[in-house]
Amino acid sequence: MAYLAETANPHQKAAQAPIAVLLCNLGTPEAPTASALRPYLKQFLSDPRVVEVPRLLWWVILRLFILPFRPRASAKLYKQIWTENGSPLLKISRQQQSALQDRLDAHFGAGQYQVHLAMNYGKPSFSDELAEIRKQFSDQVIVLPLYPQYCGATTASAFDALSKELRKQRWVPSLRFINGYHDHPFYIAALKASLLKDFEKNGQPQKLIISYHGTPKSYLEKGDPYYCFCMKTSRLLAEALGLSGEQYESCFQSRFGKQEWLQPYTDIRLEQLPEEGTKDVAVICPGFSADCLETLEEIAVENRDTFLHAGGESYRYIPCLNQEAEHINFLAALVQENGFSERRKSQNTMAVVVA
Ligand SMILES: C=CC1=C(C)c2cc3[nH]c(cc4nc(cc5[nH]c(cc1n2)c(C)c5CCC(=O)O)C(CCC(=O)O)=C4C)c(C)c3C=C
Ligand SMILES: [Fe+2]
Ligand SMILES: [Fe+2]
Repeated sequence: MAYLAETANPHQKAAQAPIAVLLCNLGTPEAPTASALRPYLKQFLSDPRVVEVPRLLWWVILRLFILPFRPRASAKLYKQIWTENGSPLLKISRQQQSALQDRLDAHFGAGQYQVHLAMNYGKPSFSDELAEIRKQFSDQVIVLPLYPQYCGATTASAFDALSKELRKQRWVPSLRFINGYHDHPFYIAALKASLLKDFEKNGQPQKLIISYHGTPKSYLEKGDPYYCFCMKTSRLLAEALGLSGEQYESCFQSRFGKQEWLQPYTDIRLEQLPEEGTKDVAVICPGFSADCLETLEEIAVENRDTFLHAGGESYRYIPCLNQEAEHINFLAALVQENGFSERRKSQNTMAVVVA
């Protein structure tokens, strides 16, 4: 294998280079059309971390039963949430990148950190972003997948995409890989602040529904900690808000395929709740750091219809933390906690202030 060539004496330039912060998220299609959805879904659903079905069998299923149909159906959904600036997931991720850059510059001085963004599927790719990091001679990289609850299908996929690129490099940088933050006190505090803001404006709902993206149940049975991390986030959030067991429940959305996924299913619960006497709910999705198709369409539109048709009276969706100040402050604190500051010449030990 021919490793990527380095420019002359990169180590001399590295001493002055910024620490790279690489934010990672899932990725999104380039347009809300079937022709843009096809390569996106093909790349996404071919990832063995996402779909753990024997490769040959899955190759046939994907090509015969999924790729001929799903792109058109998904494109219809994406059309409903698409903005002038493209996909919400990419737009919000860019806003997070720039807000975090501002926050780190304000606290540590310009040039100390450079925030990058890479997506697992589609663009900006890990390949392009790692090329940019090399161009800036950063030999210290903090990788921050924006998935609060570790999951093999997401966090480990980001790790795979990163290592696939790094193994081409002659000079591999120092790395910190943040594999999750489901119980970080500042993350819980940011979620609490967002909920309290909503409760102050709209009143406390009869029940808070805490909905996470699902995975096949078999991943839990094979030892993936995602389910337990989701439950812990919910418990800590409920404790922080002083909610009793009857005032909240956790559930799992976005099923795909025929096998059993993590339960209870969000859509089924929303259909049952009015019959059980719960007619007023607020829904929050703390497993998503940025709003996307799964929150803006599935939760805010589809599941609202389900609940109201089943006899529910009041349904509101509370947006993700997105580029909220509390969220960005928390991410800055996470970067600092996992940082390389002890090796920097211009040490700045000032703590990032988290509201
Ligand atoms: C096929 C299996 C899937 C698993 C397992 C899975 C896990 C998983 N996904 C997210 C976050 C997101 N998923 C998004 C979209 C999406 N997810 C799947 C399938 C699986 N996800 C598909 C096929 C799609 C595409 C849309 C569709 O056709 O339904 C998104 C939104 C992307 C966007 O562009 O807005 C996110 C984010 C997590 C956190 C997770 C496991 C924990
Ligand atoms: Fe997904
Ligand atoms: Fe969905």
